[in-house]
Amino acid sequence: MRLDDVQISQFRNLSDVRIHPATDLNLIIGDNGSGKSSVLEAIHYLGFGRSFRTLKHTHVINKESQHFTLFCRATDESGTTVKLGYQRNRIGEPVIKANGEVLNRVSELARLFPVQLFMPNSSDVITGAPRMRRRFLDWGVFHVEHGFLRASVTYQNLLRQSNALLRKKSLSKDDMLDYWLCKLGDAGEVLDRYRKAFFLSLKPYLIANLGEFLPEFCFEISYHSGWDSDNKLSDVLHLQQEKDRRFGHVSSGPHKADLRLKADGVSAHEVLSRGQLRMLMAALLLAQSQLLHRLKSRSCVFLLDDIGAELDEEKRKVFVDALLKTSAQVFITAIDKQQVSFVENYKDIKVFHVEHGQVREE
Ligand SMILES: Nc1ncnc2c1ncn2[C@@H]1O[C@H](COP(=O)(O)OP(=O)(O)OP(=O)(O)O)[C@@H](O)[C@H]1O
Repeated sequence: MRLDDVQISQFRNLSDVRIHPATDLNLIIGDNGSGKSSVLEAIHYLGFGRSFRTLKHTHVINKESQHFTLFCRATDESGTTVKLGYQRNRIGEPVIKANGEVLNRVSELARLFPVQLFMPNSSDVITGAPRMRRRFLDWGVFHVEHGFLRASVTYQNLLRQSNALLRKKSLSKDDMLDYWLCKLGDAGEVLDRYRKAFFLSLKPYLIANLGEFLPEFCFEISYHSGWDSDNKLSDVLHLQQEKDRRFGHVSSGPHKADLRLKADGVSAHEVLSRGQLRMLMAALLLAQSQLLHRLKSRSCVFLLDDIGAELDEEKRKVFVDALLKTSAQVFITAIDKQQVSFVENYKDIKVFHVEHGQVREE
């Protein structure tokens, strides 16, 4: 997907902005607080239906306004024009439209428009809780495996149902806990198969990227299902039933899955510097973009917020070069052009200057 026209209205300090981005590379330059990240945040909304800075939609609506509106005209990989719109009021649900038709779910928007984000705290995925690595992995599985979303929703519903039963003080036969744990086990196996297959496809790209980005380390990357997957999940769930009743929740399954990353035999977050962690994260995100391009002939819109932070010039260039090879459309924010001087060699590039919420193309 490639954005041709982006219109942003009443979003943070951007009251009325319209840009026509370049196909390859877009630089968004401005002082602190000028509104650069808000431009990326608005594009992120069009791909994820949410911000990357707050969970509260009301915070992104311009203080003087009752709603914000985003619109983009894009071209997909087959050359078809796609029009997406997103509007949100201070109360109520958003109105999401694709080519004039109302979409009922954010996932439908996400399916149409793959967006990736790289920002200074992206490496929290590596250092943070397993939930963050699952979210990272699932973004890719969602875009590559169309059955994954349904499998994931089914599993989450069954998990809720099973947890509610496990928390009940006394269970009767009518509660059919065994039945629900069997169903949960089967649904979990389906989800796990999707993730495993995706991870196996992703791994070679990741290893190749790391060989280029961080050649000084030897990496081991593994996927863990969330239970000892040599055994059937439903058998495990039945065996641990008593323990899970004491805890009040199901303690094993795909909701406990994780990606483990080791550098020279030690957990990556214990040995890598902040800059190296960021490069590891760049390698992970790039691998997803490469795989999506390879398997589905799809390209991402890639948002790089404050790329200057902790990545030296050589690493920034290697990363952006590699992204453009996946036909990604890249948006980079920086305080001044010096931070992104490495882009001078690129041909298809546009520079946008942001000042007090106004955007001007150079
Ligand atoms: N709801 C809102 N309404 C109006 N203005 C807002 C709102 N939320 C944030 N702002 C302001 O919008 C501006 C945009 O901030 P943004 O984070 O996009 O700036 P930036 O150019 O990326 O800055 P930095 O380089 O410091 O990250 C800030 O001045 C912020 O105070």
